[in-house]
Amino acid sequence: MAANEGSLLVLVRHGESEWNKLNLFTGWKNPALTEKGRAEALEGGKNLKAAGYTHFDVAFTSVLQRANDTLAIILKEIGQEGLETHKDQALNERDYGELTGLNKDDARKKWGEEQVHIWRRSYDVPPPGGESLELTLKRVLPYYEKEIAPRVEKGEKVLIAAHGNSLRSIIKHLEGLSGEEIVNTELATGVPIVYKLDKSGKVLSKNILNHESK
Ligand SMILES: O=C(O)[C@H](O)COP(=O)(O)O
Repeated sequence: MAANEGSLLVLVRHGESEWNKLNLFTGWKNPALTEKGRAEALEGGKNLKAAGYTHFDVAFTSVLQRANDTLAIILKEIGQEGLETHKDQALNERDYGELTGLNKDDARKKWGEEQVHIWRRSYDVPPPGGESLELTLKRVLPYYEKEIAPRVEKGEKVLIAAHGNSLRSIIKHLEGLSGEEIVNTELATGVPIVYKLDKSGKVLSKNILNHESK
């Protein structure tokens, strides 16, 4: 199938943020992209362009700056500034609760390596006062089903710029992965994941546009 045929769904995790750089749990806090993060987003846009994905019908993003700015940088690079864009907090990063703002190494010292790993990478154990991936999925998927899937199923080309855990929720759904499989899926910052789908939303192909795939 050529790059410009059929339903297309592209997912991209925001570039590095100031708090990613400082190794802080971020969640719903709103740090800006770093210079490196802006460069990663630009690289993502260039990779989309090189692969021929320069026309989208609609974009979706969270209400957090790092995802909004990643989207804006990509849209500028592919010549689609002004694209219809929907921002919704349903696509925000998972809420990290009491861990928010803490340094990830300091948290390991305080609660132990294993406990922090469970909070970060178990499917259904939420951090204190926050969301597990399962809880994140329960607020991401209703929005996906209501607002995004109908656009994909109409044969439109859809771009989503969001976060590690809101995107994991969508990937789990699309690929029918188990909780264990999805928590072991790491998403690189600023790297577009291109899905081609049939009219029923079934995945026909998946292509990760990293440097090597150019
Ligand atoms: O919110 C955060 O701190 C990150 O964006 C995701 O963190 P994680 O890799 O611990 O899930």
